[in-house]
Amino acid sequence: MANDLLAVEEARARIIAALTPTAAETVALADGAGRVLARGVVARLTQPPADVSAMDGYAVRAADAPEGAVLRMAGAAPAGRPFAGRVGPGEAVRIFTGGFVPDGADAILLQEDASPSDGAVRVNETVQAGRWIRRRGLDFAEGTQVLPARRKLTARDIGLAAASNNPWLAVHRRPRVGILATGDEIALPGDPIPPGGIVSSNAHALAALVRAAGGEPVVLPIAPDDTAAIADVAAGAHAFDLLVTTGGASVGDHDLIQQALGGEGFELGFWKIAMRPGKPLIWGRLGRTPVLGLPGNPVSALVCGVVFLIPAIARLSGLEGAPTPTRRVLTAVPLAQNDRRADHLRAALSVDAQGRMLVTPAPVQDSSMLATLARADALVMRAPFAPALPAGAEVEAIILAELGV
Ligand SMILES: Nc1nc2c(c(=O)[nH]1)N[C@H]1C(S)=C(S)[C@@H](COP(=O)(O)OP(=O)(O)OC[C@H]3O[C@@H](n4cnc5c(N)ncnc54)[C@H](O)[C@@H]3O)O[C@H]1N2
Ligand code: MOO
Repeated sequence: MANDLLAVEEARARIIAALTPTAAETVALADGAGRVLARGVVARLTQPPADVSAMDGYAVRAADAPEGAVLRMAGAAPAGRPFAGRVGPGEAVRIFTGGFVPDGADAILLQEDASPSDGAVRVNETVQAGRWIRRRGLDFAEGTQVLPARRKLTARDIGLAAASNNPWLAVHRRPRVGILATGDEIALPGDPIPPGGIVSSNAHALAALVRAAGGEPVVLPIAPDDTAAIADVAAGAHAFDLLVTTGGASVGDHDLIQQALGGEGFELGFWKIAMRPGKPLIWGRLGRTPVLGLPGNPVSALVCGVVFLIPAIARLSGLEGAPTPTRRVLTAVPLAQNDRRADHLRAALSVDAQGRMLVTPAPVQDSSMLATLARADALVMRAPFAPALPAGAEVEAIILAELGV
């Protein structure tokens, strides 16, 4: 069957292709977690800087240390205070974990395998050459790249950058995302609600999603359904790496986003996609600022946020902007045949007796129902025209908690 609406994957690919990562900025190491490297991190030292002991014990010459040998104590090499001399034949030097192995020694006699006595130490277990020595450069060598550009920094990466003596990191600036909610009928939570009005939830929810994805949200004043007012707010769009609008995306007389931005020189990329919820999605450009126009229905706005805005922020942050990851799970209930729009069913996750993950879509999937979305653990993906499936069949699902939304 024909599908005249743009496919979800094609829409995502077009959005990603139109975005370029933000410029680099320098941040202190402590602020680097979760940021994306704009330049690789190069080790500023060799680690370990010398051969070091991996254990507390005695630095010895293995040839002199068969079981039963008694070695003369020539000194000590605690971590941070290397032994200045040389371990001669028949000698041992007290050493602790991390201490530099003194010249002449080629192995460590483990403390547990030794009996120290007045100025000497007895070997209770034959020592193998090279045993318990961490070689210079075992971890990394000065001048080598330890972390590549375009890597999203984990706590482990921060540890490595610190260990390689890098106090500063070059990362992409957090993308600044302007969020513009429109509508005559909407009021901010806590404000008086006009007759026939509703409380705006989209800007708050999207701001939280932007932050979870690593962006910096800027919530703009709500614009009434009036082209001049929308144009006014949008005129400041050049301050953003991405402008996200919500509401006014569809075909109603008051669905004014395209009309209002048109006066400001908006260039449409595409409008309307084969997706439920989220059909009236708008993509385009206002001057140099990319614009993502999300539908007003709260669930549609957030599901489009998951499918398009998270990858867009990833791309702006310096990553690839790959599709939202999915997992293969089993449907706990039969699923009906799908129509021409890729569906994203709000569903609960559970685990069966065999440890398999099951999804149970909510019985009512209306795109106004935020409580259902908030309760859901997953979005079950149904491709356009997907056939009916029996309970127990495999399906793909986006796991919301894994995205931090
Ligand atoms: N004749 C047609 N009507 C509609 C179509 C269509 O194809 N033909 N598409 C429907 C679909 S699908 C969607 S999704 C909505 C999207 O409409 P808009 O983006 O134009 O959104 P609005 O009309 O402004 O609002 C829709 C709905 O969402 C509520 N809303 C709006 N802003 C907020 C906000 N900030 N916070 C919470 N809720 C908000 C608004 O009150 C409306 O109830 O259009 C269908 N119609
Ligand atoms: O796509 Mo609308 O988002 O079905 O409600």
